[in-house]
Amino acid sequence: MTESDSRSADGLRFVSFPAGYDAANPESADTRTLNWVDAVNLGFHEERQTPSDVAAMVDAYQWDRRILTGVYDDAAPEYAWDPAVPVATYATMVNRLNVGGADLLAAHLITMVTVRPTHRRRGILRRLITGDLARAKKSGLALAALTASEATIYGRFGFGAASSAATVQLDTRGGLEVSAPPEGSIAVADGGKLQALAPEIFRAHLERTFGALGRQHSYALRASGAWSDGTTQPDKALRGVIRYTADGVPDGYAAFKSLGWRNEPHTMKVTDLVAASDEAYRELWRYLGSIDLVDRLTFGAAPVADPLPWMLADRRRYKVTEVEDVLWLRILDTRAALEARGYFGDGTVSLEVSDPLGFAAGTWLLEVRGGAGTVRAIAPGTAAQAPQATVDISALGSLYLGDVTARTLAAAGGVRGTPEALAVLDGMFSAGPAPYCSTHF
Ligand SMILES: CC(=O)SCCNC(=O)CCNC(=O)[C@H](O)C(C)(C)COP(=O)(O)OP(=O)(O)OC[C@H]1O[C@@H](n2cnc3c(N)ncnc32)[C@H](O)[C@@H]1OP(=O)(O)O
Repeated sequence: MTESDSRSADGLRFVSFPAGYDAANPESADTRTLNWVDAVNLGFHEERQTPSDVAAMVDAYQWDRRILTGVYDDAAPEYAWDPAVPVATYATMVNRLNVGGADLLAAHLITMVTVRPTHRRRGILRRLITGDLARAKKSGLALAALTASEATIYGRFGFGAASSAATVQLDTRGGLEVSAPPEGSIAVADGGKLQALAPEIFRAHLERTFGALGRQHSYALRASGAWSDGTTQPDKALRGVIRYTADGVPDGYAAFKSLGWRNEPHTMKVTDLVAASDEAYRELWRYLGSIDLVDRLTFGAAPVADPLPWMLADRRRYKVTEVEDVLWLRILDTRAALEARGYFGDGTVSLEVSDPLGFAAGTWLLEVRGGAGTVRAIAPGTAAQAPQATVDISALGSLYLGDVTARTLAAAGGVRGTPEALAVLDGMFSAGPAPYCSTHF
């Protein structure tokens, strides 16, 4: 779907369209896109943007193949904001998730959800998301995903928190000692060239990292300093480095900026760090920890199971200051999602899935052999010989990448099952590497 327009019983118009340029002035976004972005900025308490700023976003949105939806209320009173500015916004795109299987799995991504305070709590989000999830399922997508502004909103629509990332802080006074010997080399990046290289390095990271999600176009622009965080203007403070293997192949990069001399202790904020090998990860941190006149490094997207403290001569220089959920998953097609996943242990389990929206409900027999799963729909009660568990759909979203164990979810009440079933589920889903997703959208 690229364009659609429908009116609901309460007179609201729901319109979906791709971001576009003004036909008469390609330096500017078209009015519909400008108004849509204006509404998003209102919803997230951001500053207004100029037409040329938004034009730069159009390019990125087209690259992402985003579909924007606006909800319009033509019944605006006199003196009110132009009714051409939507009272609610919603955007979607598709990107690929590493679920440990033979192929990356296409996921339906939902973002930029806002409803104007004057129009809240009358079911606009519910109408947007239930219709959208139904269309995504119909188009053959097995999973939907989002990153949530609040943890209380999306469980009711079947999403479960599926992976987390850490904000970390490193004391680098006197330099950071890394135990392993150095390998390969590091060079300061040319910003323009890093913009072209970053997606390639990220693709290699995505292929090897369980739980990683493909990135939208803006990541490379921000990694290179062409865009700053939150604007389409250059970030003059941003610096980058590239790591090369001993054969001279680039396999990692880091982007970072000083928070300035007035900031005590002198802090370098790492804004992005992508490694396509363990060696690249070590060498990028070795470099960052060696920069003179810096007393502290911070990074807001570190893996929770981070090798970094384990590679330091002094692990107490590493502190986790926050851990927060990143990816929320909503399974739309139980069989397709479970068959796409790669598993860490073999076994058989019968799963009864409840789903208030009906997309993924049923009773399924999951058999894993050699790490690959096959799923069969079965009538409830017919697989009594297999260990049995019952999950609600948001718990299945949380279980999917194994970030939380079935035993923990059982203790929390989201999964019910025999001890044997919980043990089989944990052997299959959670016995491997923890998922790591550094993509926010
Ligand atoms: C993926 C992303 O983009 S995350 C960003 C989400 N957006 C924001 O945080 C911006 C500020 N907030 C908003 O714009 C709005 O409050 C929204 C989008 C969160 C909700 O929009 P609304 O149209 O008011 O939601 P709607 O009326 O459809 O409510 C649906 C259900 O969610 C509940 N709900 C809505 N917002 C919240 C919330 N912030 N916290 C808890 N529950 C909520 C409602 O009570 C309702 O529950 P029910 O149907 O079980 O009775």
